[in-house]
Amino acid sequence: MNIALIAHDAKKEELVNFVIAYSGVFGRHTVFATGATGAMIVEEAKLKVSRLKPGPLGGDQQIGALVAQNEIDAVIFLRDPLAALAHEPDVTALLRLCDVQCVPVASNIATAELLVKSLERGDFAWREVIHKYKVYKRSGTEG
Ligand SMILES: O=C(CO)COP(=O)(O)O
Repeated sequence: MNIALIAHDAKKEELVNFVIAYSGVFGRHTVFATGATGAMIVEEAKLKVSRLKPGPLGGDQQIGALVAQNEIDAVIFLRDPLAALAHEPDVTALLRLCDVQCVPVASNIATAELLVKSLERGDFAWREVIHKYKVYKRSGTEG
């Protein structure tokens, strides 16, 4: 599965600790992250991460583009509910695209935990069907 991890500054430490706690699970998947979040995860959790641009410089939109192409299976986006952000429209756009594609999103640590536990249990098999369908369509074998 392809998992996107994003955290606003006030939530980065919380996300890194979460990733360390579940490193066994995250290590079995492909992790994408916005710039500064990804750098912290690489540095502190020692996890392999595909890093995109910093959120305020387009990283949220890059994750959004992957979501729009149905390339991302789950998003953990720990937002700071107490801060106003210049790039708030990018955040809103990303969450909207997750709803468009029906991609599970966790915006706080409690939901993130439920999401990771369900990932561990294999509850994301339905996303594999989507990936297989995309390969099938790309190969031009559809009727
Ligand atoms: O701003 C962000 C999400 O909106 C996060 O971006 P960074 O991971 O680059 O700090």
